[in-house]
Amino acid sequence: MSDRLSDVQFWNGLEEVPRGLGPTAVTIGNFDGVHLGHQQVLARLVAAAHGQAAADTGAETGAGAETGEQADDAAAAAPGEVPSRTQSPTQAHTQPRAQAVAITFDPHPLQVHRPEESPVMLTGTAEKVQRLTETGIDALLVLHYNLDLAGLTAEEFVKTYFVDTLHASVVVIGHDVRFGRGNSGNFETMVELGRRYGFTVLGVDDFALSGRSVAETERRCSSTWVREALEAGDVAAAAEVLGRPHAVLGEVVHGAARGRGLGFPTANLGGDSEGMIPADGVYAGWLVDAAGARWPAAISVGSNPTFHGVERVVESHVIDRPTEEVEDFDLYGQHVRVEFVQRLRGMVAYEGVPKLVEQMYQDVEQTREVLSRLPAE
Ligand SMILES: Cc1cc2nc3c(=O)[nH]c(=O)nc-3n(C[C@H](O)[C@H](O)[C@H](O)COP(=O)(O)O)c2cc1C
Ligand SMILES: Nc1ncnc2c1ncn2[C@@H]1O[C@H](COP(=O)(O)OP(=O)(O)O)[C@@H](O)[C@H]1O
Repeated sequence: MSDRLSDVQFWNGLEEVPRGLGPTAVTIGNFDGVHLGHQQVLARLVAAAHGQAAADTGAETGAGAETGEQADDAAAAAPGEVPSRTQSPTQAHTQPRAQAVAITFDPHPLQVHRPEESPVMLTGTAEKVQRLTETGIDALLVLHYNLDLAGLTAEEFVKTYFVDTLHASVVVIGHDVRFGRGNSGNFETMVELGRRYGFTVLGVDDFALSGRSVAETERRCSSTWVREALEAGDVAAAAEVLGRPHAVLGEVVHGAARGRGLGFPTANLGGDSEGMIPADGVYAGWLVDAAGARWPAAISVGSNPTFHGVERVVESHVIDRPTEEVEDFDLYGQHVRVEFVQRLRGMVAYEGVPKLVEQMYQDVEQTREVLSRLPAE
């Protein structure tokens, strides 16, 4: 877990929210992937809560001036009003500081309502929690999503969670928000409930990769976009929308012990790994070991068709390590993170091992090149 996590309060269910909480700014979402669009919303939440321009929050989203304006407005607007965009930003600084609280669901509502239609989650819950806590929020409330929760009317939901428990003074949401039984609540419902219960609603526009509101020619940052990119193996596009390389996390398990014989030992992830697995193919990326060391890696995703394998495996060959002795670099049993930077090629069923090995040398060379072109961290 990140250093930030220690500063962020983590509430697993309503029961864990401390009684007598001061005012809060609240946002709600599934936040699958915690992509740049999510990060912008969370930056606005933090800015609204702390009464300052988003650009000053220290959040890592690079939020622009427009974000700051809207967020200032939210902090300055009277309860129950949708804030205008013309108020003086200085007004915001006179407002008391509220706590920035993000609410998210676990599991994803679709997994409860229509599991057969539910998409593969981009990240596991632990990764989502970690990413959310890195955005500058003060607290994260994870709600266990079940049919009881789904059965609350829009008003019951808002009153129970936002008003009675979190004492929300500001609610930050997208214009396409849906909440309450049968998705009956929408943005206007929230504004109306804000009037009734005394909180300001700050509507945030969809964001594009530019970090600005979506223009006609642009696509909004979305979990669907990341999912499509990964399905196509375009991990570079996924990384752009996520604002970081996409990762699959898991335990290193034993494979066929063939890799060492080829001169390319590979750390194989077990079948219960977390994070969406990109399309079959070969990728340049990183393996982060249990101690947090980042190793450059040539990554293979597929069923080893050259050897007529059937099981789909994510396996990473750490480059620039002496490969003769597997024991010199023992990753078995470690929980590692495999990060995908760029696709190199598709998976090929080679006729004969020498051809595969020749290609693997080229993959490693290309991986080295790709990673060396990345800006230094
Ligand atoms: C960079 C790289 C590229 C690979 N490309 C292919 C490929 O094109 N076709 C294939 O069948 N296997 C490919 N593999 C997977 C190897 O077949 C696999 O790593 C090897 O059989 C060892 O399996 P093991 O870890 O179970 O011992 C690739 C592996 C790496 C590291
Ligand atoms: N450069 C390396 N990259 C990846 N794993 C390595 C490397 N060097 C040694 N290892 C170790 O070797 C193991 C993989 O060896 P391999 O022969 O491919 O066996 P398996 O089929 O069990 O994956 C890894 O799990 C790790 O413990």
